Amino acid sequence: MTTKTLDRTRPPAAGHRRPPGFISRWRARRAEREQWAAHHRLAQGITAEFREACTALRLCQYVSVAAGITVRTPRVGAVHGGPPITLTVELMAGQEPADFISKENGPRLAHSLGGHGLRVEPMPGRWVRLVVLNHDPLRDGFALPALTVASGSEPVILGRTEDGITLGHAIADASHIAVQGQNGSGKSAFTYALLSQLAAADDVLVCGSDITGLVLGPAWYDTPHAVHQMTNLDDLEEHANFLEELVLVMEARLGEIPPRQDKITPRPDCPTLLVVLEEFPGLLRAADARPKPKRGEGTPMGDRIRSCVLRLLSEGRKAAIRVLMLAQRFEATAVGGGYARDQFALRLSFRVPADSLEMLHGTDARALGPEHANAAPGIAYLSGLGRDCERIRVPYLGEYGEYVDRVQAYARRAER
Ligand SMILES: Nc1ncnc2c1ncn2[C@@H]1O[C@H](COP(=O)(O)OP(=O)(O)OP(=O)(O)O)[C@@H](O)[C@H]1O
Repeated sequence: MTTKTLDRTRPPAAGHRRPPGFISRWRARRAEREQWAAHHRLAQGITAEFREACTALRLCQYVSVAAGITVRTPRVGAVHGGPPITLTVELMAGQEPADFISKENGPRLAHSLGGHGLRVEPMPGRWVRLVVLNHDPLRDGFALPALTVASGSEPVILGRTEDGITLGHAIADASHIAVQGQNGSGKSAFTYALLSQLAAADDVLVCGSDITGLVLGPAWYDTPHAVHQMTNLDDLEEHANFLEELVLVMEARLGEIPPRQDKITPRPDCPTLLVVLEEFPGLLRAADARPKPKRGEGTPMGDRIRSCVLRLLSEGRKAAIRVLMLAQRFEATAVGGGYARDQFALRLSFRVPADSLEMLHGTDARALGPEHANAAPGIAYLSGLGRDCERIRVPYLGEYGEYVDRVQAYARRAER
């Protein structure tokens, strides 16, 4: 009689998998239970930290019960250990999603949960999802691809939001653009990126005044734009004359608006005039420092420049004129007055002191002031485009030489 024995030392034949035995099934179940218990402990810990932080930040309600006063915090639903840690939270009566990030609440809640910042995503009903960000989502830069638009009505890339959305803006849209930032905060690099994308558009003319002679000037040599760019600081009269000519062009265009239309539609023979005013407060200071003409012998140069820019800002939109003004700080007196400042529908602030941020973006920006005062180059606070004010990372083209190369490569040649 032969006895069949099971040889456990021999490996199973190739291609044959033994069904899991009791021990391995038990081990898998135990690992699953331990994993679940670990997750449960983590979720409880996160919930406890969140509730304590809510109490400290007064994102809670005080309820009077028989035993005294008790504190109610927003109910926590699902918790995911991440990364990134996320919690679904039910809003309490009277609470809004923005309450979790208003004032300093966002960073404070996030720090309590071991993160850097907090993002609030609305959910159906009275629930929101809170995402604890491990690091600043704008930390990593993004390079501007070698792209240009064929027309000013196509959007150029302005930047990327914290959610990774790429924001575009067509220069033909009726908005003047204000850009402020301290030295080295990334204003010029942003302008290089913006203008290089527009270099090939035949219905956009990049003109203006640039006392630094870098944004305009050399990069645009031998293109049709160059003759409309004033870069000579020694001849301020040239800047004032040019702005006065622009006002005349604007008046002529306004007089030529076709019947049944309320604005000029840009075309190659009547392009959008993008008037770049680089370091505009510097131009005004230099103009104001010139000797004033005697009474009855003309208008001071500073006043001529101020009044032209004010007119371009307030009347230029219908005449396909867009102003891009750059300044270290948009103080009313430095940029031609509060009325002039109010004309900018699209506003970007690179690193600036907290009071400058509030000056350009209003009180909504106050909470971000201290943090933004130390923002890395290329991180800007943006208002406009029909969106809530938000932080963005603008695209980076590279150093100045790359800007010159791109403009020279894509801009059309001047007719001789
Ligand atoms: N988007 C960006 N991403 C990464 N680095 C950037 C970005 N923008 C600027 N930088 C870096 O910061 C430096 C300073 O930027 P930029 O010259 O544009 O500042 P600025 O605000 O124009 O300063 P200034 O007023 O002195 O001209 C650049 O040389 C570059 O190294």
